[in-house]
Amino acid sequence: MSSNSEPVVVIGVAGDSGCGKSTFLRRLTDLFGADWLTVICLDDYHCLDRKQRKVAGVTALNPKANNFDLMYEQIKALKAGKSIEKPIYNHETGMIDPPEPIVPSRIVVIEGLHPFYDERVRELIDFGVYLDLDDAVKIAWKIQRDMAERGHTYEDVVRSIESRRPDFMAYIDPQKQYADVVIQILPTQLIPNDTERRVLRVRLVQKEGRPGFSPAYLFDEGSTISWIPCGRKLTCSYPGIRLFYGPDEYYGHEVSVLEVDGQFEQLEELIYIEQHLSDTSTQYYGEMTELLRKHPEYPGSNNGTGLFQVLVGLKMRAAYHQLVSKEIPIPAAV
Ligand SMILES: Nc1ncnc2c1ncn2[C@@H]1O[C@H](COP(=O)(O)OP(=O)(O)OP(=O)(O)O)[C@@H](O)[C@H]1O
Ligand SMILES: O=C(CO)[C@H](O)[C@H](O)COP(=O)(O)O
Repeated sequence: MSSNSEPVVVIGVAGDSGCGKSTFLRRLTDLFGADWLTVICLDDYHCLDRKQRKVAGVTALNPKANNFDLMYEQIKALKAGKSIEKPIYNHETGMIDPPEPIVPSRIVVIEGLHPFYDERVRELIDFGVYLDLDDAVKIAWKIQRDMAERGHTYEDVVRSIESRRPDFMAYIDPQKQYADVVIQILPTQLIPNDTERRVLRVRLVQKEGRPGFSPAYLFDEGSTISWIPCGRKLTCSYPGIRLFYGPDEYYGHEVSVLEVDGQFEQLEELIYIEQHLSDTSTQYYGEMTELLRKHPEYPGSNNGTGLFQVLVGLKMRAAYHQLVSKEIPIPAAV
Protein backbone atom coordinates (compact mmCIF):
# COMPACT_ATOMS: atom_id res chain seq x y z
CA MET A 1 0.00 0.00 0.00
CA SER A 2 1.10 3.52 -0.71
CA SER A 3 1.13 6.00 2.15
CA ASN A 4 -0.18 9.50 1.48
CA SER A 5 3.34 10.94 1.46
CA GLU A 6 4.44 8.52 -1.28
CA PRO A 7 3.34 9.51 -4.76
CA VAL A 8 1.35 6.98 -6.75
CA VAL A 9 2.42 6.76 -10.39
CA VAL A 10 -0.20 5.82 -12.97
CA ILE A 11 0.73 3.78 -16.04
CA GLY A 12 -1.65 3.28 -18.97
CA VAL A 13 -1.57 0.19 -21.19
CA ALA A 14 -3.94 0.43 -24.14
CA GLY A 15 -4.91 -1.94 -26.91
CA ASP A 16 -7.62 -4.13 -28.31
CA SER A 17 -8.53 -7.48 -26.83
CA GLY A 18 -5.94 -10.12 -27.74
CA CYS A 19 -3.13 -7.74 -28.61
CA GLY A 20 -0.75 -8.98 -25.89
CA LYS A 21 -1.66 -6.82 -22.86
CA SER A 22 -1.62 -9.76 -20.42
CA THR A 23 1.82 -10.84 -21.61
CA PHE A 24 3.10 -7.28 -21.26
CA LEU A 25 1.61 -7.06 -17.74
CA ARG A 26 3.39 -10.28 -16.76
CA ARG A 27 6.67 -8.69 -17.84
CA LEU A 28 5.87 -5.56 -15.79
CA THR A 29 5.07 -7.69 -12.75
CA ASP A 30 8.39 -9.53 -13.16
CA LEU A 31 10.23 -6.22 -13.32
CA PHE A 32 8.52 -4.32 -10.51
CA GLY A 33 7.31 -7.18 -8.30
CA ALA A 34 3.62 -7.85 -7.65
CA ASP A 35 3.63 -5.78 -4.44
CA TRP A 36 4.52 -2.66 -6.37
CA LEU A 37 1.68 -2.89 -8.85
CA THR A 38 -2.06 -2.49 -8.63
CA VAL A 39 -3.54 -3.52 -11.97
CA ILE A 40 -6.94 -2.14 -12.89
CA CYS A 41 -8.66 -3.71 -15.88
CA LEU A 42 -10.78 -0.99 -17.43
CA ASP A 43 -13.37 -3.55 -18.59
CA ASP A 44 -14.61 -3.15 -15.01
CA TYR A 45 -15.97 0.26 -16.00
CA HIS A 46 -18.41 -1.21 -18.55
CA CYS A 47 -21.72 0.32 -17.43
CA LEU A 48 -23.79 -1.83 -19.79
CA ASP A 49 -23.64 -5.57 -19.28
CA ARG A 50 -23.54 -7.98 -22.22
CA LYS A 51 -27.34 -8.22 -22.52
CA GLN A 52 -27.82 -4.46 -22.23
CA ARG A 53 -25.23 -3.86 -24.94
CA LYS A 54 -27.04 -6.28 -27.21
CA VAL A 55 -30.37 -4.50 -26.64
CA ALA A 56 -28.78 -1.06 -27.16
CA GLY A 57 -26.86 -2.31 -30.23
CA VAL A 58 -23.48 -1.08 -28.99
CA THR A 59 -20.18 -2.88 -28.51
CA ALA A 60 -18.02 -2.70 -25.38
CA LEU A 61 -15.68 -0.45 -27.35
CA ASN A 62 -18.34 2.25 -27.61
CA PRO A 63 -17.93 4.96 -24.93
CA LYS A 64 -21.69 4.67 -24.25
CA ALA A 65 -21.02 1.23 -22.75
CA ASN A 66 -18.46 2.65 -20.29
CA ASN A 67 -18.67 4.89 -17.24
CA PHE A 68 -15.85 7.42 -17.71
CA ASP A 69 -17.03 9.64 -14.84
CA LEU A 70 -16.57 6.81 -12.39
CA MET A 71 -13.30 5.74 -14.03
CA TYR A 72 -11.94 9.26 -13.63
CA GLU A 73 -13.10 9.64 -10.01
CA GLN A 74 -11.63 6.27 -9.02
CA ILE A 75 -8.26 6.61 -10.81
CA LYS A 76 -7.94 10.11 -9.33
CA ALA A 77 -8.60 8.69 -5.87
CA LEU A 78 -6.04 5.89 -6.37
CA LYS A 79 -3.48 8.42 -7.54
CA ALA A 80 -4.10 10.36 -4.35
CA GLY A 81 -3.33 7.18 -2.38
CA LYS A 82 -6.99 6.53 -1.47
CA SER A 83 -8.81 3.19 -1.58
CA ILE A 84 -11.80 2.67 -3.84
CA GLU A 85 -14.71 0.27 -4.28
CA LYS A 86 -14.18 -0.80 -7.87
CA PRO A 87 -16.95 -2.40 -9.92
CA ILE A 88 -16.24 -5.79 -11.51
CA TYR A 89 -17.23 -6.83 -15.03
CA ASN A 90 -17.56 -10.59 -15.10
CA HIS A 91 -16.42 -11.96 -18.46
CA GLU A 92 -17.85 -15.40 -17.70
CA THR A 93 -21.40 -14.26 -17.09
CA GLY A 94 -21.30 -10.97 -18.99
CA MET A 95 -22.78 -9.26 -15.90
CA ILE A 96 -21.59 -6.55 -13.52
CA ASP A 97 -20.69 -8.09 -10.14
CA PRO A 98 -20.67 -6.37 -6.71
CA PRO A 99 -17.67 -4.03 -6.26
CA GLU A 100 -14.39 -4.98 -4.60
CA PRO A 101 -12.10 -2.83 -2.43
CA ILE A 102 -8.82 -1.72 -4.05
CA VAL A 103 -5.90 -0.22 -2.15
CA PRO A 104 -3.31 1.46 -4.41
CA SER A 105 0.31 0.27 -4.53
CA ARG A 106 3.13 2.57 -5.61
CA ILE A 107 2.25 2.01 -9.24
CA VAL A 108 -1.30 1.77 -10.57
CA VAL A 109 -1.54 0.23 -14.04
CA ILE A 110 -4.75 0.91 -15.92
CA GLU A 111 -5.07 -1.47 -18.82
CA GLY A 112 -7.71 -2.05 -21.43
CA LEU A 113 -9.58 -0.51 -24.30
CA HIS A 114 -9.86 3.12 -23.16
CA PRO A 115 -7.04 4.39 -20.91
CA PHE A 116 -6.42 7.48 -23.07
CA TYR A 117 -9.97 8.07 -24.32
CA ASP A 118 -11.25 10.46 -21.64
CA GLU A 119 -9.17 13.61 -21.34
CA ARG A 120 -9.53 13.71 -17.53
CA VAL A 121 -8.29 10.11 -17.15
CA ARG A 122 -5.54 10.74 -19.70
CA GLU A 123 -4.19 13.61 -17.65
CA LEU A 124 -3.77 11.33 -14.66
CA ILE A 125 -1.47 9.00 -16.61
CA ASP A 126 2.27 9.46 -16.09
CA PHE A 127 3.45 7.05 -18.75
CA GLY A 128 1.39 5.40 -21.46
CA VAL A 129 1.90 2.61 -23.96
CA TYR A 130 -0.35 1.59 -26.84
CA LEU A 131 -0.05 -1.93 -28.29
CA ASP A 132 -0.82 -1.55 -31.97
CA LEU A 133 -1.42 -4.89 -33.61
CA ASP A 134 -1.77 -5.10 -37.37
CA ASP A 135 -5.01 -6.82 -38.47
CA ALA A 136 -3.26 -9.72 -40.20
CA VAL A 137 -1.29 -10.49 -37.04
CA LYS A 138 -4.38 -9.96 -34.86
CA ILE A 139 -6.25 -12.61 -36.86
CA ALA A 140 -3.30 -15.02 -36.61
CA TRP A 141 -2.98 -14.61 -32.81
CA LYS A 142 -6.71 -14.80 -32.22
CA ILE A 143 -6.97 -17.93 -34.35
CA GLN A 144 -4.15 -19.52 -32.40
CA ARG A 145 -5.84 -18.70 -29.06
CA ASP A 146 -9.56 -18.80 -29.79
CA MET A 147 -9.52 -21.91 -31.98
CA ALA A 148 -7.13 -23.84 -29.74
CA GLU A 149 -8.43 -22.74 -26.34
CA ARG A 150 -11.98 -21.53 -26.87
CA GLY A 151 -13.37 -23.80 -29.59
CA HIS A 152 -14.03 -20.99 -32.12
CA THR A 153 -13.85 -21.52 -35.89
CA TYR A 154 -11.72 -19.49 -38.31
CA GLU A 155 -14.91 -17.78 -39.56
CA ASP A 156 -15.94 -16.89 -35.95
CA VAL A 157 -12.59 -15.20 -35.38
CA VAL A 158 -12.66 -13.20 -38.61
CA ARG A 159 -16.34 -12.24 -38.06
CA SER A 160 -15.64 -11.05 -34.51
CA ILE A 161 -12.70 -8.89 -35.66
CA GLU A 162 -14.75 -7.48 -38.57
CA SER A 163 -17.74 -6.66 -36.35
CA ARG A 164 -15.53 -4.73 -33.91
CA ARG A 165 -13.63 -2.86 -36.60
CA PRO A 166 -15.88 0.26 -36.98
CA ASP A 167 -15.90 0.95 -33.23
CA PHE A 168 -12.26 -0.01 -32.95
CA MET A 169 -11.35 2.57 -35.60
CA ALA A 170 -13.64 5.22 -34.08
CA TYR A 171 -12.76 4.89 -30.39
CA ILE A 172 -9.69 2.73 -29.73
CA ASP A 173 -7.20 3.29 -32.54
CA PRO A 174 -7.11 7.15 -32.24
CA GLN A 175 -5.86 6.82 -28.66
CA LYS A 176 -2.41 5.83 -29.89
CA GLN A 177 -1.62 9.49 -30.55
CA TYR A 178 -1.61 10.10 -26.77
CA ALA A 179 0.78 7.28 -25.81
CA ASP A 180 4.41 7.98 -24.93
CA VAL A 181 5.39 4.81 -26.75
CA VAL A 182 3.57 2.70 -29.30
CA ILE A 183 4.59 -0.89 -30.00
CA GLN A 184 3.54 -1.63 -33.59
CA ILE A 185 3.36 -5.31 -34.45
CA LEU A 186 3.39 -5.93 -38.19
CA PRO A 187 3.96 -8.74 -40.69
CA THR A 188 7.60 -9.29 -41.58
CA GLN A 189 9.12 -7.65 -44.64
CA LEU A 190 11.82 -10.32 -44.79
CA ILE A 191 9.60 -13.03 -46.30
CA PRO A 192 7.82 -12.07 -49.52
CA ASN A 193 4.06 -12.77 -49.35
CA ASP A 194 4.31 -14.32 -45.88
CA THR A 195 0.98 -15.73 -44.68
CA GLU A 196 2.12 -17.58 -41.55
CA ARG A 197 2.69 -14.46 -39.39
CA ARG A 198 5.18 -16.25 -37.21
CA VAL A 199 7.98 -13.87 -38.10
CA LEU A 200 7.16 -10.29 -37.10
CA ARG A 201 8.35 -6.78 -37.75
CA VAL A 202 8.03 -4.80 -34.53
CA ARG A 203 8.45 -1.04 -34.29
CA LEU A 204 8.86 0.97 -31.11
CA VAL A 205 7.62 4.51 -31.70
CA GLN A 206 9.03 6.71 -28.94
CA LYS A 207 7.83 10.25 -28.35
CA GLU A 208 10.57 12.87 -28.07
CA GLY A 209 10.53 15.70 -25.57
CA ARG A 210 8.56 14.07 -22.74
CA PRO A 211 9.90 14.92 -19.28
CA GLY A 212 11.19 11.80 -17.54
CA PHE A 213 11.51 9.81 -20.78
CA SER A 214 14.53 9.58 -23.06
CA PRO A 215 14.06 7.31 -26.08
CA ALA A 216 16.43 4.38 -26.56
CA TYR A 217 18.57 4.45 -29.68
CA LEU A 218 20.82 2.32 -31.86
CA PHE A 219 24.49 3.31 -32.28
CA ASP A 220 24.13 7.07 -32.81
CA GLU A 221 21.32 9.20 -31.41
CA GLY A 222 19.31 11.04 -34.07
CA SER A 223 20.81 9.29 -37.09
CA THR A 224 19.12 6.83 -39.43
CA ILE A 225 20.54 3.33 -39.32
CA SER A 226 19.70 0.00 -40.87
CA TRP A 227 21.63 -2.92 -39.37
CA ILE A 228 21.75 -6.58 -40.25
CA PRO A 229 23.52 -8.04 -37.22
CA CYS A 230 23.76 -11.60 -38.57
CA GLY A 231 27.38 -12.59 -38.65
CA ARG A 232 29.85 -14.01 -36.18
CA LYS A 233 28.13 -12.81 -33.01
CA LEU A 234 24.47 -13.59 -33.80
CA THR A 235 23.09 -16.85 -35.13
CA CYS A 236 20.47 -16.16 -37.77
CA SER A 237 18.66 -18.70 -39.86
CA TYR A 238 16.19 -17.79 -42.64
CA PRO A 239 14.85 -15.09 -42.94
CA GLY A 240 17.46 -13.36 -40.77
CA ILE A 241 17.15 -10.24 -38.62
CA ARG A 242 17.12 -6.59 -39.56
CA LEU A 243 17.18 -3.65 -37.17
CA PHE A 244 16.35 -0.08 -37.99
CA TYR A 245 16.55 3.19 -36.08
CA GLY A 246 15.61 6.68 -37.18
CA PRO A 247 13.58 9.84 -36.57
CA ASP A 248 10.01 10.21 -37.78
CA GLU A 249 6.79 12.12 -37.17
CA TYR A 250 3.74 10.55 -35.55
CA TYR A 251 0.44 12.44 -35.21
CA GLY A 252 2.40 15.70 -35.43
CA HIS A 253 4.88 14.66 -32.72
CA GLU A 254 8.58 14.19 -33.20
CA VAL A 255 9.39 10.54 -32.51
CA SER A 256 12.29 8.14 -32.85
CA VAL A 257 11.62 4.66 -34.07
CA LEU A 258 13.47 1.46 -33.25
CA GLU A 259 12.58 -1.56 -35.32
CA VAL A 260 13.36 -5.28 -35.24
CA ASP A 261 12.26 -7.52 -38.09
CA GLY A 262 12.89 -11.25 -37.69
CA GLN A 263 13.53 -13.53 -34.75
CA PHE A 264 16.41 -14.52 -32.49
CA GLU A 265 17.74 -18.05 -32.54
CA GLN A 266 19.62 -17.97 -29.23
CA LEU A 267 18.29 -15.68 -26.49
CA GLU A 268 21.69 -15.43 -24.80
CA GLU A 269 23.07 -13.82 -27.97
CA LEU A 270 20.72 -10.89 -27.46
CA ILE A 271 23.46 -9.33 -25.39
CA TYR A 272 25.09 -8.48 -28.71
CA ILE A 273 22.06 -6.40 -29.73
CA GLU A 274 21.77 -4.91 -26.24
CA GLN A 275 25.41 -3.75 -26.39
CA HIS A 276 24.58 -1.62 -29.41
CA LEU A 277 21.51 -0.01 -27.89
CA SER A 278 21.87 3.10 -25.73
CA ASP A 279 19.60 4.81 -23.24
CA THR A 280 17.84 1.55 -22.41
CA SER A 281 17.46 2.52 -18.72
CA THR A 282 18.95 -0.77 -17.55
CA GLN A 283 20.46 -0.73 -14.06
CA TYR A 284 23.34 -3.06 -14.96
CA TYR A 285 25.07 -4.51 -18.02
CA GLY A 286 22.94 -7.17 -19.70
CA GLU A 287 19.73 -6.55 -17.74
CA MET A 288 17.53 -6.58 -20.86
CA THR A 289 18.94 -9.88 -22.05
CA GLU A 290 18.61 -11.34 -18.58
CA LEU A 291 14.95 -10.29 -18.31
CA LEU A 292 14.14 -11.88 -21.67
CA ARG A 293 16.03 -15.06 -20.86
CA LYS A 294 14.13 -15.46 -17.59
CA HIS A 295 10.90 -16.23 -19.44
CA PRO A 296 11.56 -17.76 -22.84
CA GLU A 297 8.09 -19.29 -22.63
CA TYR A 298 6.29 -15.93 -22.84
CA PRO A 299 5.00 -15.37 -26.37
CA GLY A 300 7.29 -13.09 -28.35
CA SER A 301 10.42 -13.64 -26.23
CA ASN A 302 12.40 -14.47 -29.37
CA ASN A 303 11.42 -11.38 -31.36
CA GLY A 304 10.87 -7.62 -31.18
CA THR A 305 7.61 -7.91 -29.20
CA GLY A 306 9.42 -9.37 -26.18
CA LEU A 307 12.46 -7.13 -26.61
CA PHE A 308 10.39 -3.95 -26.79
CA GLN A 309 8.02 -4.98 -24.00
CA VAL A 310 11.05 -5.40 -21.74
CA LEU A 311 12.52 -2.10 -22.94
CA VAL A 312 9.23 -0.26 -22.32
CA GLY A 313 9.08 -1.80 -18.83
CA LEU A 314 12.58 -0.43 -18.15
CA LYS A 315 11.48 2.99 -19.42
CA MET A 316 8.47 2.87 -17.09
CA ARG A 317 10.75 2.06 -14.18
CA ALA A 318 13.01 4.99 -15.09
CA ALA A 319 10.00 7.31 -15.40
CA TYR A 320 8.76 6.11 -11.99
CA HIS A 321 12.12 6.83 -10.33
CA GLN A 322 12.36 10.22 -11.97
CA LEU A 323 8.85 11.23 -10.91
CA VAL A 324 9.26 10.00 -7.36
CA SER A 325 12.82 11.04 -6.62
CA LYS A 326 12.58 14.52 -8.02
CA GLU A 327 8.98 14.97 -6.97
CA ILE A 328 8.43 16.85 -10.20
CA PRO A 329 4.84 17.84 -10.95
CA ILE A 330 3.17 14.92 -12.68
CA PRO A 331 2.77 15.76 -16.37
CA ALA A 332 -0.14 14.80 -18.61
CA ALA A 333 0.29 11.89 -21.04
CA VAL A 334 -0.49 14.11 -24.04
N1 LIG B 1 4.32 -11.52 -28.70
C1 LIG B 1 3.48 -12.48 -29.10
N2 LIG B 1 3.82 -13.31 -30.08
C2 LIG B 1 2.97 -14.26 -30.50
N3 LIG B 1 1.72 -14.45 -29.99
C3 LIG B 1 1.35 -13.65 -29.01
C4 LIG B 1 2.20 -12.62 -28.49
N4 LIG B 1 1.55 -11.97 -27.51
C5 LIG B 1 0.35 -12.56 -27.41
N5 LIG B 1 0.23 -13.56 -28.31
C6 LIG B 1 -0.94 -14.41 -28.55
O1 LIG B 1 -2.10 -13.61 -28.40
C7 LIG B 1 -2.93 -14.16 -27.36
C8 LIG B 1 -3.48 -13.00 -26.56
O2 LIG B 1 -2.43 -12.43 -25.78
P1 LIG B 1 -2.76 -11.75 -24.40
O3 LIG B 1 -3.62 -12.66 -23.57
O4 LIG B 1 -1.46 -11.29 -23.81
O5 LIG B 1 -3.61 -10.50 -24.93
P2 LIG B 1 -4.65 -9.56 -24.17
O6 LIG B 1 -4.57 -8.24 -24.88
O7 LIG B 1 -4.40 -9.56 -22.72
O8 LIG B 1 -6.01 -10.27 -24.52
P3 LIG B 1 -7.44 -10.18 -23.76
O9 LIG B 1 -7.69 -8.72 -23.49
O10 LIG B 1 -8.38 -10.75 -24.78
O11 LIG B 1 -7.31 -11.03 -22.54
C9 LIG B 1 -2.04 -15.11 -26.57
O12 LIG B 1 -2.76 -16.22 -26.09
C10 LIG B 1 -1.01 -15.55 -27.58
O13 LIG B 1 -1.55 -16.65 -28.30
O1 LIG C 1 -12.90 -6.06 -25.61
C1 LIG C 1 -13.08 -6.64 -24.59
C2 LIG C 1 -12.08 -6.62 -23.48
O2 LIG C 1 -10.88 -6.07 -23.83
C3 LIG C 1 -14.34 -7.40 -24.37
O3 LIG C 1 -14.91 -7.70 -25.60
C4 LIG C 1 -15.32 -6.57 -23.55
O4 LIG C 1 -14.77 -6.31 -22.28
C5 LIG C 1 -16.64 -7.32 -23.39
O5 LIG C 1 -16.41 -8.54 -22.77
P1 LIG C 1 -17.30 -9.82 -23.08
O6 LIG C 1 -17.06 -10.11 -24.54
O7 LIG C 1 -16.75 -10.88 -22.14
O8 LIG C 1 -18.71 -9.46 -22.78
